[in-house]
Amino acid sequence: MDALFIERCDRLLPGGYRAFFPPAGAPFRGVTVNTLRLPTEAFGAHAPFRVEKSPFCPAGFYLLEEGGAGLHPYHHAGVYYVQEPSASAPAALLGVRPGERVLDLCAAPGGKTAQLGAALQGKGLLVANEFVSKRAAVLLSNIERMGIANAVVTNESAERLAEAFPGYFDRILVDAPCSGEGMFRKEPEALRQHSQRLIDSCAALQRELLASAAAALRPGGVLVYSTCTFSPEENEGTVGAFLREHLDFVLEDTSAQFGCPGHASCCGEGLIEVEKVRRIYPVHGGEGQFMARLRKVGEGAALVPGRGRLAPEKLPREAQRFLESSFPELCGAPAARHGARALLLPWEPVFLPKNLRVLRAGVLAGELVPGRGRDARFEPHHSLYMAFGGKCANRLELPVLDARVAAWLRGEQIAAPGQAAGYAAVTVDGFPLGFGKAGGGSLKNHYPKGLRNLK
Ligand SMILES: C[S@@+](CC[C@H](N)C(=O)[O-])C[C@H]1O[C@@H](n2cnc3c(N)ncnc32)[C@H](O)[C@@H]1O
Repeated sequence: MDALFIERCDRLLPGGYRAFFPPAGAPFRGVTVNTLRLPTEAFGAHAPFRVEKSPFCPAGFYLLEEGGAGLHPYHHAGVYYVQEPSASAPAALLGVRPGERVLDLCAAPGGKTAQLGAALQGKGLLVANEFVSKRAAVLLSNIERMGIANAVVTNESAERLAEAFPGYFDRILVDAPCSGEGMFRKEPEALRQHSQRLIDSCAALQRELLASAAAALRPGGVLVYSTCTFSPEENEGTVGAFLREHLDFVLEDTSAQFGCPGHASCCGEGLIEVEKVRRIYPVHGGEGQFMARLRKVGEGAALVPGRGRLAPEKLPREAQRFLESSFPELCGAPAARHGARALLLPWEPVFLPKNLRVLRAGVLAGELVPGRGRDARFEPHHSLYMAFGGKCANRLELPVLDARVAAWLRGEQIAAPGQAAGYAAVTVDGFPLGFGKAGGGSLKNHYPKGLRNLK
């Protein structure tokens, strides 16, 4: 273990490093249930592996068995997200309610985004942003897997987002890039990269991110700041510096029943009410998390950007015909065209001002592809079935123990005797697993190559 880290823990923690980092035991592992798919209690009763409730969020569980959770068909179906248990706490602390406008500023790979999307229950808007392009693609893939239909995925800097959406959001999560001391027990790389310089540069970046988030929040709105590190500079220090520079914000009590309060007098700027923030150490049952809840004072409706509203459009005839026959419930949904692509937009108006880098707005329903002769045809997309597969008129419903489920996830064509010809949703125990094309008693596999189970 890093000497700088242990020396600091010995100085700050009652009982020293060993008291908060018990030597025995593997790192904690967990899953967080996607309540867009099923209620938490139903998962607890029928989980396909041994789990136990975690104290950190209502949908969080400890995984009590090694391996397998990331390959199980329920994982493919977005029933849960594999998430370190304490990492589930900050999104729950944000207190999102259906219908709100929510920003997840540092969102990839998307564990907390999945929680925020579930909390919205399809109502309102979730802007999930990731600064690093490659990670933004992973974020998008996870949002599709979890079936979140009311998300806009952006690949932007915090500053440009704040310029585009001043005073727009009801709630913002800043799960900031950090020195990752909470990853030490499971990722040796985090330990190798650790240094005081890294801590200082992260702290400087966190202050910038928080300042942008503050500008994007409406008066009365709530902001949760979190890290998975223990260094006071990046936690109490960052929050203290923020409060000093943003007199229109107050620190709210997390009222958490887990973990411990923050550390007092631990760095120059730590003059905050430390009992209001929360830390989780391994002794509390998680790998490590810090969180603080801040409110922008005043009351006011969210500001609506002056420009950039994505106006709903009529879809091409071929797309409309497809929706009418396969997804009749979706026919009245707001939609838009993007080149040959057809998107189903969130019901909440979407504003995309100032040339933002947008990976996705809503659900990609599919695209028009040139057919033989002059007719184009409509090809649906995986994301449509992951968001709305349960509403599809033509479904192949498989129980999880059916051998065709594993074959399907390997990318094989599977038997589908009696299935109506044409595009069909595939479900496992009622949860969506993409789609295929039925004909002649079998189903041609359209499960995306990059997502297949090849092990
Ligand atoms: C702690 S991780 C987020 C984890 C995510 N919230 C989750 O629960 O899956 C922090 C994220 O911030 C991103 N990031 C890195 N530099 C950034 C910057 N300058 N501005 C905003 N985000 C940045 C990282 O790429 C990383 O994905």
